[in-house]
Amino acid sequence: MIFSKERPFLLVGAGRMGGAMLSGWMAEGVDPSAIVVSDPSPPEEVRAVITGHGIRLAPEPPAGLEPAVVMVAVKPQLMNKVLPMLAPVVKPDTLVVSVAAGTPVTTFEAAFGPVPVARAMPNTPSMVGRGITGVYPNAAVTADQKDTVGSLLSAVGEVVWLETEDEIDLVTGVSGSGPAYVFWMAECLAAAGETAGLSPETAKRLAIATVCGAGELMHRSKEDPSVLRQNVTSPNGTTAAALEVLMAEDGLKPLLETAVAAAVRRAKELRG
Ligand SMILES: NC(=O)C1=CN([C@@H]2O[C@H](COP(=O)(O)OP(=O)(O)OC[C@H]3O[C@@H](n4cnc5c(N)ncnc54)[C@H](OP(=O)(O)O)[C@@H]3O)[C@@H](O)[C@H]2O)C=CC1
Ligand SMILES: O=C(O)[C@@H]1CCC=N1
Repeated sequence: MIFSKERPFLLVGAGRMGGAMLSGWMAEGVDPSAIVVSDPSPPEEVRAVITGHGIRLAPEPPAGLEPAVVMVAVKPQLMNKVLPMLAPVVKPDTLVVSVAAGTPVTTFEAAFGPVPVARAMPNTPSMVGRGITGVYPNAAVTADQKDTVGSLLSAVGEVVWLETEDEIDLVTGVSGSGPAYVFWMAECLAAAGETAGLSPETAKRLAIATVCGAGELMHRSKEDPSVLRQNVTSPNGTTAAALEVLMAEDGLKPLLETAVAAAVRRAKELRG
């Protein structure tokens, strides 16, 4: 890792995403004394992680800090306010990592000069070591800095290096926002179970266990998802009856394509 107590890792914004990654790093044994968090009001559960590990917390980037890495994890709409506050602590060799949707590399270069910038798009399963992050580095990112970003992100899940910055918007639409689609699927499955006549508690329990179990099976199995699907589907059985609805021309596939396209469109709008 290129950061240390003397040249720390500064996390700016410890909300849902920053907090999820911080929890994941603490669980993976990253040195808390090499981390500084800048956030005026982190959520209670993240504050507990910060204080529990003795991580330095400040409402603003502390003056005089010379971070080796700055990770920006605030809402894209706050960049205009946050980047000028960060400018004094970003040194020419500070690696700037942004997890913000939309905000392009050029925005960081305009605020900080020709510094190394890596745009990353993680997701909240990072909190439990099962995230996936797409990363695009600009030309100024060194091999050592790339190694550090790779190690940090792979401590909380998988890492995919991207060839072009435009791909970040696509990653956002698929895996950055994707956990929400799966949670909604679990909510809908529970609601459908309830409509079918189960109690709300039983329907919810079945739906959550099914989504988790199917995810875990997909994670551990070497088979393609399509094979796992076929393994559930008896000819002319119950699954086939349901899949006829979900796999219809106007079924889940076009719906998800429309949903992902909407997320990608929004990511492009957030470029500002
Ligand atoms: N949530 C997700 O699943 C993912 C989010 N992202 C990206 O991560 C970024 C953060 O999103 P998310 O974590 O959901 O948002 P949150 O609002 O949960 O977190 C942002 C945090 O930044 C804090 N904050 C506000 N102003 C400042 C400031 N001046 N300096 C430091 N911190 C500040 C917020 O405090 P307060 O709440 O008081 O405003 C909050 O704690 C976004 O850019 C988003 O695009 C990327 C991938 C996935
Ligand atoms: O909803 C958002 O804008 C962020 C980016 C990806 C997930 N959450």
